[in-house]
Amino acid sequence: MKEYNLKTREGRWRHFGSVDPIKGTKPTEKELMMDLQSSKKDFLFEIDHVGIKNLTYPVRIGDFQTVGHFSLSTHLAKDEKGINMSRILESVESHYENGLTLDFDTLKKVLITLQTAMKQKNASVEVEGVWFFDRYSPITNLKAVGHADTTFEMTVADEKVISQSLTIKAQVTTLCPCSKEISEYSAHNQRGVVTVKADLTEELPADYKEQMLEAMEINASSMLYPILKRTDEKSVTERAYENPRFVEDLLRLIAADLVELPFITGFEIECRNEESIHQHDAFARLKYSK
Ligand SMILES: Nc1nc2c(ncn2[C@@H]2O[C@H](COP(=O)(O)OP(=O)(O)OP(=O)(O)O)[C@@H](O)[C@H]2O)c(=O)[nH]1
Repeated sequence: MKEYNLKTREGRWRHFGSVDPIKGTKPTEKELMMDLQSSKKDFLFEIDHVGIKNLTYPVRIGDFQTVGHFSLSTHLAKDEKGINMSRILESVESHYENGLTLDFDTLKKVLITLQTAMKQKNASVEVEGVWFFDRYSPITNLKAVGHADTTFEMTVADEKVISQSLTIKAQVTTLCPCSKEISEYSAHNQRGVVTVKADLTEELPADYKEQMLEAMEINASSMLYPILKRTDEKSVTERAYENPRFVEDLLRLIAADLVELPFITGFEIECRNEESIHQHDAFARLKYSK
């Protein structure tokens, strides 16, 4: 067995089985390489969406740096074998400045770059990211960081926005009206998870996210806060008792507020209560088009 110098990296690699590359016959220069994905013939079907998923990239939402999980795709014509996938990352990178600003203006720019680079009739993106924001306790006004999950979705065709939507998932407190009604004292309450997917107009007010989140939280029995001192805790406890909500009540009250927001053209809401007196959850869902 051949002995290698284990004091060098090369020697250690050889010792562990590394061998020299073979002298291949296929070209190593790009111009001479076969571009299989660009070959043209009848490939039977056009494809609605082809692209990449699970791309993790730094993004900024408001004042906070966060992580974006991207899915990006384009249409593919019937006579083309494949897309040039590397151009997806090139399109994202061309709009990257110390992070991507996660808003619809930036996503539109990325998608126009992508659609042009791919020469396809449309391009789409879906990005999930945690939205952090300042949250002040209700009485003592102490600041801490709260968060909600967001998903931004957009499709462009010929440099025009075809659709854009925002999904926000936030947590609230609900206090059971039935429990309050029938019990001599107290009422059970639970953490509610509210998810709203809103189809949006292209023109948006600067605080569209905040207006959506307010509709989701303010209609609950109480909002959630990172810091609560005793005076705050008394306030949120009493507010919940004064505003009991079934999961159906919460759903309908949020819907009524969303109907009033002029930049929302339609929405889906789901409210799910993690029941504190059961092992199961209660939920309600509705879809509404204006
Ligand atoms: N179309 C396609 N490409 C894939 C897939 N999986 C991996 N890829 C790879 O994506 C890589 C980059 O492809 P391209 O963007 O076409 O690279 P390129 O042709 O050098 O780039 P351009 O000069 O922009 O045309 C290739 O190595 C593909 O094999 C797939 O399922 N479909």
